[in-house]
Amino acid sequence: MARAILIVLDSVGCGGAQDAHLYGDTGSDTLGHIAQACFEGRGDRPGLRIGPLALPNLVRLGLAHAYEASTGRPLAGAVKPAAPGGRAGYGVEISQGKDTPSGHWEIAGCPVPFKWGYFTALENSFPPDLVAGIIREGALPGILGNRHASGTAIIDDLAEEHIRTGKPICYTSVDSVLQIAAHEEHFGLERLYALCRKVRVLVDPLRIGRVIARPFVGTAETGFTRTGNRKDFAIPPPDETILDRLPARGRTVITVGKIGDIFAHRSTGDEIKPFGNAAMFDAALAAWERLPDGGFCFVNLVDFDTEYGHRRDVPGYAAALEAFDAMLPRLEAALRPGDLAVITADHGNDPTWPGTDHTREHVPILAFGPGIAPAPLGRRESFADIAATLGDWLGVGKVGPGKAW
Ligand SMILES: O=P(O)(O)O[C@H]1O[C@H](CO)[C@@H](O)[C@H]1O
Ligand SMILES: [Mn+2]
Ligand SMILES: [Mn+2]
Repeated sequence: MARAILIVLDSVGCGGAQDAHLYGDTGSDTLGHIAQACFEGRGDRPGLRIGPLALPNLVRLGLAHAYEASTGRPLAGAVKPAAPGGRAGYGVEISQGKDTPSGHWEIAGCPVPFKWGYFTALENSFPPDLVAGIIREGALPGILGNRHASGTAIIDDLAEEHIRTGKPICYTSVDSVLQIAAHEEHFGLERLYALCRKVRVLVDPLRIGRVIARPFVGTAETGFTRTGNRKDFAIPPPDETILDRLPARGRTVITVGKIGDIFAHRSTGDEIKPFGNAAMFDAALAAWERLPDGGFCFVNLVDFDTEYGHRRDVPGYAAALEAFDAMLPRLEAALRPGDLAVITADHGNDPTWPGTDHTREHVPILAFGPGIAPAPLGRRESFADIAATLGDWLGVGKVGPGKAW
């Protein structure tokens, strides 16, 4: 019986979104701008990587075809084969958001039918009654931050004051998020999670997608670093997803990385959450080996976004793409007849773009497996085409509003 694995390369958009102007993102192009920068020698970091972006396996499967279909331009430095090795195209997002839940829910067959709430003010971002509620519910001496910020920069600014005062660092971004950073030892990890659970309830009426715990460790002397104990407290998708359909039909689901958090742990099966792209890829392959017939493995690789996109780190992002590309043959070797692998992304996060936020873009879609005839996938009018295809492939019926290819 058929099996399927879906890997989301978090934030690896491929430009071209026609509604990018609604997000201030006209011309943003995560993959294209990284490739261009590398081609021009701006992606070099001695000791890490050097030269044009080298993604031989992704390009063999059709990444350069997908990119060209999305933007009308060649992918800088890529030697595009005459035909893609798999099915290759790009997806257009119909949800109104460029955040992780919107992208993943739509991929899973549930485009977001409502408008998220946002904290739009750059300073004093949270309404006074919400601030009062956070302080009351957490029995806190106050909060720090209360503004739009990059998570690493605001920790550098405020960690010492946080330790001194016991006030957690609360911040937001262009996404529908309220993030709370606190020191794992001085504030306490469980205490941070408990606070986030209470704040989750407070922001429900505001339609805020996620409250995110951002624990960190360190001292002023050593510097402060975020740990792998990040936890997202999300609202659940408002309708059925491919994840819901499968267990209802007796199928096994394994999710790797932050998929569990993104779907509020609904129908997310056996959740595996190691830290770092390489460890997550290894865990996904191990899960794949034991996944029974008819099963589904859903993977998110978050480093592209968190470590490099938001940090506007072109060489780091390029190196992460090259590392993923080098791991890919291990997945291809593990596919057997009847298996389908899909690689895609949830939004953009162009590391050459102003600011530190996501960018509204198309996403590449690559589908391959033994016996899957290579062909263009063209333009998919919604990411939901992926869920529709997976439902068909796994024999559980069509899921969501997308069109199967
Ligand atoms: O700068 P950091 O803390 O990584 O925050 C980023 O992470 C959030 C959730 O993905 C995004 O909304 C963005 O603000
Ligand atoms: Mn994301
Ligand atoms: Mn992000």
